[in-house]
Amino acid sequence: YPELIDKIKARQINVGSLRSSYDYIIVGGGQSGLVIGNRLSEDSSKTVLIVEYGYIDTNPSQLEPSSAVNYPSRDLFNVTSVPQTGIGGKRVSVYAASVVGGGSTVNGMLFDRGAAEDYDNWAALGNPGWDFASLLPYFKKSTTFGTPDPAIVQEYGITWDPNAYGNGPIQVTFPSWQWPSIKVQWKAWNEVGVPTMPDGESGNAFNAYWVPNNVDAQSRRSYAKNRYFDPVSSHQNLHLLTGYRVNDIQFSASKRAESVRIQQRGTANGASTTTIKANQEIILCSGWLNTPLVLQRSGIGPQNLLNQAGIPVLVDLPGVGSNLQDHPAAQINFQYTRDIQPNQASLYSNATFQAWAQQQWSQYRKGPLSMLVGNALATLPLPTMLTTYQSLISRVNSQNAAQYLPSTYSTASVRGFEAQRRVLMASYASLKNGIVEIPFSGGGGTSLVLMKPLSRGTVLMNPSDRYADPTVDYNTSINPIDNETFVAMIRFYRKWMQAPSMQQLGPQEQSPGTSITSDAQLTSYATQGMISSTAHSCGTSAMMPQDQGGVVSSDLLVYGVTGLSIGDISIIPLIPATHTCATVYAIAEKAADLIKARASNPNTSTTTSSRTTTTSSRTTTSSTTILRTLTTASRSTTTSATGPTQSKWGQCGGIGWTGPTICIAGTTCQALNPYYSQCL
Ligand SMILES: Cc1cc2nc3c(=O)[nH]c(=O)nc-3n(C[C@H](O)[C@H](O)[C@H](O)COP(=O)(O)OP(=O)(O)OC[C@H]3O[C@@H](n4cnc5c(N)ncnc54)[C@H](O)[C@@H]3O)c2cc1C
Repeated sequence: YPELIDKIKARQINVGSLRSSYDYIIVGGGQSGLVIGNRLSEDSSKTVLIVEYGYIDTNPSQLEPSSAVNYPSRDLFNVTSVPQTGIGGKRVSVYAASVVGGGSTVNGMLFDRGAAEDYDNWAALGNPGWDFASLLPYFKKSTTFGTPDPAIVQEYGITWDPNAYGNGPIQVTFPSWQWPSIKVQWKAWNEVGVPTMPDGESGNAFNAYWVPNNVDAQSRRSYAKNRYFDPVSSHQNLHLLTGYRVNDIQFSASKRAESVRIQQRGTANGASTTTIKANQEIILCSGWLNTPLVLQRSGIGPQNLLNQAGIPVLVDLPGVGSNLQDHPAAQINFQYTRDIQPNQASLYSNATFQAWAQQQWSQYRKGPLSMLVGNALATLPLPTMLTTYQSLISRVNSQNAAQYLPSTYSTASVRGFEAQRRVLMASYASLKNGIVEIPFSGGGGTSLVLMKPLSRGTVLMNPSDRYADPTVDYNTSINPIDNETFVAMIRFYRKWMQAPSMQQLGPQEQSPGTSITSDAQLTSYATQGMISSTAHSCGTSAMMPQDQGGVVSSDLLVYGVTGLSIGDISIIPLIPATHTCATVYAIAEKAADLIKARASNPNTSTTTSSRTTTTSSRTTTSSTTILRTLTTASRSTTTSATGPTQSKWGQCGGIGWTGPTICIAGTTCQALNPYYSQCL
C-alpha cells in the first residue's frame, strides 16, 4: 500500500505547527487514545491533540492475519519484569505497545468480551454505570459484525448473537477456515460437563463458545488506527503528534491540570521540552505501563516513592501503580496419534495442501491462511472443574490478604483487595463466570490460562531515573491458591482428553507427562513453564474508591486534582475473564461520552467527589439472546409436548433450574453436570 504512506505522513503534525493550547490533550495515541480522539473531535468547535510516543507503522503486513502472532518488536516497549519468585525467579516478558494504535496494532485479534458478571463485579466495587448492561451499548457502538462464509458456519455450527453488535467502526467476523478435529473437541467438552453456549458476546462468555476476530471481509486487521483515526484524520481540529513522550503534567496552584510537558523520543534526559496547554481536560491513555508512570512523574502516587525520587508530592495516591493484574498461563501438550487430516501440521508437511492453501489465500483471501489464533474458548467455572471448590473458596477467605500482596501496598490498597476478594469469591462459586480459559482450535496442545488470579503486582517508577524502565513485578503465583487452580486445570484438561469422543483422535500426553500426578509435581510443572502475562495487563490506576486504593472514580477523574482523567486499560479494577481489546474499546467509548457530558453540562465539574466505600450488591443482567445460527435457521418450531419449550443449546435442567425442561423438536435434554442440562 505504498500510496498510503505519503498520506499517512501528512496526517502527523510537526511540533513547530502545534497550537499553543488545545481543548483536550490525549496522552497516548494507542487503542483507547485514538477512540477518544475520534469522538472528541466530532465537535468541530473543540480542538484535540493526541501525543504519541510511537510512530505510525506503515508496514502493510500489520494488516495481515500472520501478524496476529508475529508482531514487530519495534512496536513494543522493551521492558522485562523483575525476577518472579513465585515461578522460579525468572524475568518475564512485558507486553506494552508503543505504536500508533497501540495494542490494537499488534494484538492477536481474538475479539471477545467477558461474562456479564465480570463487569457487574466492577459495579459491585463501587462503580455505578460500569455493569454489563450499562457497558453493552459501548461494546455495540464500537463494533459491526460482518456475516461470515455461510459454508464454514454450516460445517462447524458456528453461532453468535447479532444483537450484541452495532454499527461501529471495528469490523468483526469469523474466518473462512477451521481445522476438522475441532468438531471432536466440541463434543468432548459436552461429554465432560461443559455446555456449548450459543454466544460469548452478550454476557454469556463462560463454558464453551465461539469467538470471532477483529478483521474485515478481506481478513484484514480492523483496529483503532484504520477504523477510528484514518476516517477522521483530515479533521482540522484533531492533531496527532508522534515520536514525542509526555514527561509529566503541570498543575495550577489549585491543582488543576493545565498543561503537558513533551520531549522528543530519543533525546537525552534534560533535553529541551515543549509545554502545551489544555483548556478543558487532559486524558491519560498511555496504557497500563505508562499511565501510572506519567502520574508518578507528575507528583501523583505513593508518597514514599515520590520522596525517594525527589518529586514534590501533589497528591499522595498510593494506588497509582498498584493492583497490576494479568492472565498467567502454562502450556500443556498432547499429541493426536490418529488426527483428522488436514490438520495444522499439513500446512508444513503436505505440499499439495500447502499449495492449495496458498492459492485460496492469494486468489480469494480465504482458506487456512485466513485463520488467526483460533476461534473457540472453554472458559470454565470453578465448580465445573473442581468438586471441592467450596473448600478452596473458604481457604481464600481465611487468608490474611496482606501476606500475599506486595509489601509496598498501602492499607487502602489491601482494603481494596479485600473488597475485590469478596466479589471474586462469588464469581469463583458461580456457574456463570469462568475462572480459567482453555483455547482450542483442533490441536492437542494449548495454553492453560488463569483468568481470575489472586496474586497482584506493581508498576513503579525507578526513583533514581524517572525516565528509565519502570520496575514491573507481576508477583505471579505468590498466592498459592493460584497454583491450586492451575493444578485443577491440568487435571481437567486430562479428563477432557479422556472423553469418549476424543478417543478417535488417539490423544497421548507429551507434557507434563503421565508420570507427573501429585499436587506438588503438577505445581512444579506449571510454575516452571508459567508466563506472567498473556498481554492483558491492567488495573494499575484502578477505578475504585479512594480509601480502597483507587486512582479514579466511576467518572474516570483522578482523585485529588481537577481536569485530569484516564481512559485506558489501567482503570480496570478487576481483570475480566477475557482478552482485553474489546473491553478497552468499550471503556474508551464510555470515557468519551463522560468527557463530552461534563463539558456540555456546566453543573458537572472536572473534579471528582470523594467516594463512598459502600459496595452495592451485584446487579444481575438479564440479556435476551437472539441466536444467529445458519445451521439451525430452518429448524421447525413445533413440538408435541406441552408447556414452554427450550431452544437448541438452551438450558433445560440442573440444580436450581426453574425454566423450561422440554426441548424443542429435534433435540433432547442432556445432563452435562449436576447444575446444567442442555437441549442438544
Ligand atoms: C502483543 C499483544 C497481543 C495482544 N493480543 C490480544 C488479543 O488477541 N485479543 C485481545 O482482546 N487483546 C489482546 N491484547 C491486549 C489489547 O490489545 C490491549 O489490552 C489494549 O490494546 C490496550 O489498550 P490501551 O489503550 O489501554 O493501551 P495501548 O493500546 O497500549 O496504548 C498506549 C499508548 O500510549 C503510548 N504512550 C505510552 N507512554 C506515553 C507517553 N509518556 N507519552 C506519549 N505516549 C505514550 C504508547 O506508545 C501506546 O501507543 C494484546 C496486546 C499485546 C501488546
